[in-house]
Amino acid sequence: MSQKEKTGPPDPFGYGNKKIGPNGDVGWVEYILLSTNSEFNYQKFASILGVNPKDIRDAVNDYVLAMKKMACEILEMLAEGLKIHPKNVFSKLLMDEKSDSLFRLNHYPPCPDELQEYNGRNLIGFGEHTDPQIISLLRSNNTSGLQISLVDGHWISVPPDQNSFFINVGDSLQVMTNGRFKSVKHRVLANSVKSRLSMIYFGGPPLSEKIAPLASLLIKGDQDSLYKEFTWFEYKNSAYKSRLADNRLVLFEKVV
Ligand SMILES: C=C1C[C@]23C[C@@]1(O)CC[C@H]2[C@@]12CC[C@H](O)[C@@](C)(C(=O)O1)[C@H]2[C@@H]3C(=O)O
Ligand SMILES: O=C(O)CCC(=O)C(=O)O
Ligand SMILES: [Fe+2]
Repeated sequence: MSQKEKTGPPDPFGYGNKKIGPNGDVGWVEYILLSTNSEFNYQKFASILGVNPKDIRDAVNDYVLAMKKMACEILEMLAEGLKIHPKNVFSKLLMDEKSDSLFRLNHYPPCPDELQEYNGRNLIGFGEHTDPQIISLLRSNNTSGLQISLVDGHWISVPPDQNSFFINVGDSLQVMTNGRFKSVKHRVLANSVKSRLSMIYFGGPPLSEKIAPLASLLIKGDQDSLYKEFTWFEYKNSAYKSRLADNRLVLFEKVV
């Protein structure tokens, strides 16, 4: 067992190899998942963070701070676009010191041709899913693999660009905007030649935050609300009982 694997399995934080989440999902990926919370105990993961864990922690904190700032700017533009006042309705959830946000580093090693052939089709690096939080900001190296699903079920490849960010709406933003913004299904296919590296900031609300469509976006009071109210804690608990590809929002849809 490698030094990295000795620290595992992730709980959900820490180092993970091939196993994604607690319910049997697998992918051609190794990763580190960390909480961005200031109370998060980095010491526990010291052995996977290289020779100087403090340097890594400081670098992650700097990166996360910059991502949070950009995420807040984007969320404020989205609120303005929907004519929501005040425009910080979404961004204040990320600014909250109890914001439940994450940082993830994914490494997709090149996948041997024999394995791709054995599998008969492209091996999955990270299976299809939507992100549960409010917003995700992803940056990768110049290796392809990321795809998004269109409503008709077709998969479209996202051109890799190390100088661009790929922004994903999360399930919680879909609920708060009563479906105006959609959390798009995405996945990663393994690449047979090059390693793909990606890092993602997942901006989430505090655990106690009530998630529901914003009243100002409802035309007929509560009647056209598509979702029941839930706390982020409840949604997260439910997400961790689900498989990656499950539609996690169905349980929270209003039945008409
Ligand atoms: C299979 C799972 C992994 C995941 C938790 C879950 O039970 C369902 C949601 C998954 C996901 C997808 C987006 C993010 O990468 C992630 C960290 C998240 O918040 O939800 C992962 C979870 C994980 O890997 O722990
Ligand atoms: O690694 C990628 O490019 C995407 C990974 C992803 O969607 C996730 O970690 O939630
Ligand atoms: Fe994702």
